[in-house]
Parts: sequence; structure tokens; C-alpha cells
Amino acid sequence: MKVLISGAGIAGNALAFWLSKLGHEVIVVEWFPNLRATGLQIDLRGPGIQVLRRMGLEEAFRAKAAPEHGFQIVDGSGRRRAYFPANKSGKGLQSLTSDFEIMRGDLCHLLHHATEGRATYVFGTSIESYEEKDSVVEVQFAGGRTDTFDLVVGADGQWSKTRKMMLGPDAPDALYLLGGVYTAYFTMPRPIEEGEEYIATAYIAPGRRGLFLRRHSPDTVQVYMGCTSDSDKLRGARRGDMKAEKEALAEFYQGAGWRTREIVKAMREADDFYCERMCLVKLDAWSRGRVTLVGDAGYCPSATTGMGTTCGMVGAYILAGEIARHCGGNDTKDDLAGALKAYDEKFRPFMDQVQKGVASDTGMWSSMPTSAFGVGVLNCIMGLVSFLRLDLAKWFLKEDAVKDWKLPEARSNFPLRSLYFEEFTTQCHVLNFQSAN
Ligand SMILES: Cc1cc2nc3c(=O)[nH]c(=O)nc-3n(C[C@H](O)[C@H](O)[C@H](O)COP(=O)(O)OP(=O)(O)OC[C@H]3O[C@@H](n4cnc5c(N)ncnc54)[C@H](O)[C@@H]3O)c2cc1C
Repeated sequence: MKVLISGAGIAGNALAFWLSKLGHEVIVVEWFPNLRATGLQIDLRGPGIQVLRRMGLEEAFRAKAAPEHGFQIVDGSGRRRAYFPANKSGKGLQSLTSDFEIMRGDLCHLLHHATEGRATYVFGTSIESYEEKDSVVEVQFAGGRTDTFDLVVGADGQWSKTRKMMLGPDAPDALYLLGGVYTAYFTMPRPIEEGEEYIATAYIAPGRRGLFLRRHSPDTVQVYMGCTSDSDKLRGARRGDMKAEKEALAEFYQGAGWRTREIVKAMREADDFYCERMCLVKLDAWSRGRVTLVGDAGYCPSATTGMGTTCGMVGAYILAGEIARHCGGNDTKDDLAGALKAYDEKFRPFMDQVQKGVASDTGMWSSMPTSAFGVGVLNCIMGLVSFLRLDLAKWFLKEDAVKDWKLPEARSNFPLRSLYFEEFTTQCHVLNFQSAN
């Protein structure tokens, strides 16, 4: 098949990896002028790790992995109140820090390199419109060029334009903003100090404001400012209007304590600042005709679940697997509808469990304390939880929410191409070995 993927993020690259491996002609368009390799630390959990392994990319991932080995909660004076080490045992659920942490850009590059040469990437363009005609999709790109494809996949993130086109101009979008939850991301240059460890540090301030610092390199610290706010200024700041967003956040974080002053100053100076509204994407069907969605575009679970990247990787694997199963031969192209239906049926039980309850209560954000007393109580509870070695991630994140669901085996997921699969996986191992050296 000739497949168009819109978006060269995590899910887009992962799908291009599998579909090109299956021998399909894959074209990826990315509106950004180059591979958009920005963003902070992301992680893989559960079946996301299994998919990475089946791609043969674990070694290459580990070579670039963020060295974080735990997560601590501090109070306003910087004193540690709780500590949760990463689960390095290779068994069971991941902790708050996964054993598979990586900078988003590094994972993007890794997937892209493993696919380069087999898929075609076109940067600086996007789908303007499309129309289904006689068993093909005719696509018009920005700039006026047109082409036809057997399948079009929207992997263009939570604000997906493909999704909006698929739903139609009069239909409401399937994106739900989670009650005023914002997260701002940026980095600040801070050389590592003697004795400083690679651990994530969270500080909870009164007024449902949180600060989170993570170190992934000896020179730089990542900053996350996460809050629930009904501030008119924050709500009024247009998405992407950095100046207005920074101004609104600076005002909202005034007097939050701990290292707020230093962090707000760094935020004002940051040129990689990025502010996102926390949201959920939920659709009754991920495909319409010969157009389908993968990753955040189809089922963004929100960053609160800790499962966004895992869902994108697993969704891409299942979609490709169903395409292998239903469109394996030269003249079975027309069972694409069967493949897309099976993708939905197989993956939806997973996504339903990950997304369960996210829209109704906004998860941990709704339980954030508003008063200093509330923060004190929360810190004591966290201290007790860490002392008793209970699993905090299990309560907040959604890795453990998925029950009775199994990732299809590689061989059964790629039944018609298994020989090709083996051969390709071997090539990936060679590639990893070379890049690790
Ligand atoms: C720049 C950036 C930074 C991020 N930083 C973080 C972070 O720090 N922490 C975190 O948890 N998550 C972050 N995310 C989100 C995270 O990558 C996803 O939630 C998750 O990995 C699922 O990936 P995805 O491929 O579905 O979406 P994304 O990773 O968002 O990828 C979508 C891709 O589609 C491209 N795109 C968008 N619109 C169009 C269009 N019209 N035409 C063509 N291409 C288009 C985007 O430029 C991007 O490359 C970030 C996403 C982006 C784009």
C-alpha cells in the first residue's frame, strides 16, 4: 500500500518503522521544517517497553536513556519528605521514575534513524484537505501539491488537524480540556553540583501549584510547572503566545515558596518554553473510510496517566500488525476496512482502561491541596507511603489500570511477514550495536 502518515512525532515514526518494515510505501509529512526533536523527559511503561524490545531498539534506547534513578518530594525548605526509587529489577510495574526514561528528542531521533532510508520524510508541509475517491484518498498538501494514497494516518498529536478533517467541519472536536490544568515545560542551565544525584524533585505548593525539576545532563535541569488554575490571565493566554503564558504563570506562581523565584526567572529567560493545556482525546471510532488516527491524535490519555508515549508506541504496533494480517497479499488491499476495524477492537480495551476516569476527575490534580496545612498533611502522607515502600505510581499513574489485556505476540501480529520480521530485527540489532559503539 501507499501510506501517508501526518506527523513525525513518536507515534508517526513508530508506525513508519513497522509499515516500511512490512514493505509498504510510506511517506511521512511533518509541518515542522525538520524532525521536531524538542520536549522534555518521557517514558515507556508495560507494553510500551515490550514494543520497544520487539523493534530491537532497547540497546539504542538505553544508550540514550536519562540517568534518573528516583523521585523525591521536598518541602518549602528543600528537606526531603519522601523518596521513591526507580524499579530497576526488570520485573513488575514501573515506579514514578520508569526504568525507561528518555528525552523526547532522543526517542524521536532513535525511531527516525531506524526508519530512515525505508520511509520518505517530507518536512515543512502538511495536509491541507483530502477527499476519498474510488478506493483512494486524494490529498491536497499546503502549497497546492496533490497525491493519492491507499491509507492516510493522522499522527499529528493532541491538536490533530487530521482528526478535525476526519470528523468533518460541523462535528465537535473530540478533545476535552481537563478543568484548567496547565503544564509548562522548559530547561534551565545549571551545572551539576558535587554530590548531586540524578533524581527528580517535586515540590507541592499551596494553591494547587507544583514544581518539578529533573536532571538528565550535567549542565541542564528540566523544569515542569504544573498547576490547576481558574486564572483569567492564564485562560486568556492564547496557546503558543509564550509572552502571555509566561506572564500569567509568573503571576500565578507568586509566593509559591521553595525555588520559585529562581525558576520563574529562568522561565522568563527560557527559549524552549512550552505551555500545554492538559487534555484527553476520546473518539467512538478511530477510523473513517481510509483515514485513521494513531497516538495522541486518536487517544491522548493526558500526561497525568504517564501513558502517552506508551499508548502511541503500542497503538502504532497494533495498527501495523492488523494491516499485516488483513492486507498481506497483493490483492487483499481491500481488506483495509477489516484491518482498521480490528485495530480499534484490539486496542480499544487497553485505551478504555487507561482513560477511565481521567475526564471526570482530572486525577491527581483534583486532589492537590489548596492550603499550606493541606500541603503539610500531604507531605506527611507521602513520607509514610515511601517509608512503607508502597507504590505511589500505582495510585496516580495508569500503568496498573490495564487488566486482562495482552500485547499480541510479534509472530501472530505479523503473520504473513514473519520471515521478513526476523531478518529486519537482526538488522536493527546490528544497527544498535553500531550506534552504541
Ligand atoms: C514539541 C513537543 C514536545 C513535547 N514535550 C513533551 C514533554 O516534555 N513531556 C511529555 O510527556 N510529552 C511531551 N509531548 C507529547 C508526547 O510526545 C506525546 O504525548 C506522546 O509521545 C505521543 O506522541 P504522538 O506522536 O502521538 O504526538 P507528538 O509527539 O505530539 O507528535 C505529533 C507530531 O505531529 C506534528 N504535527 C502537528 N500538526 C501537524 C500537521 N498539521 N501536519 C503535520 N505534522 C503535524 C508535530 O509537529 C509532531 O512532530 C511533546 C510533544 C511535542 C510535539
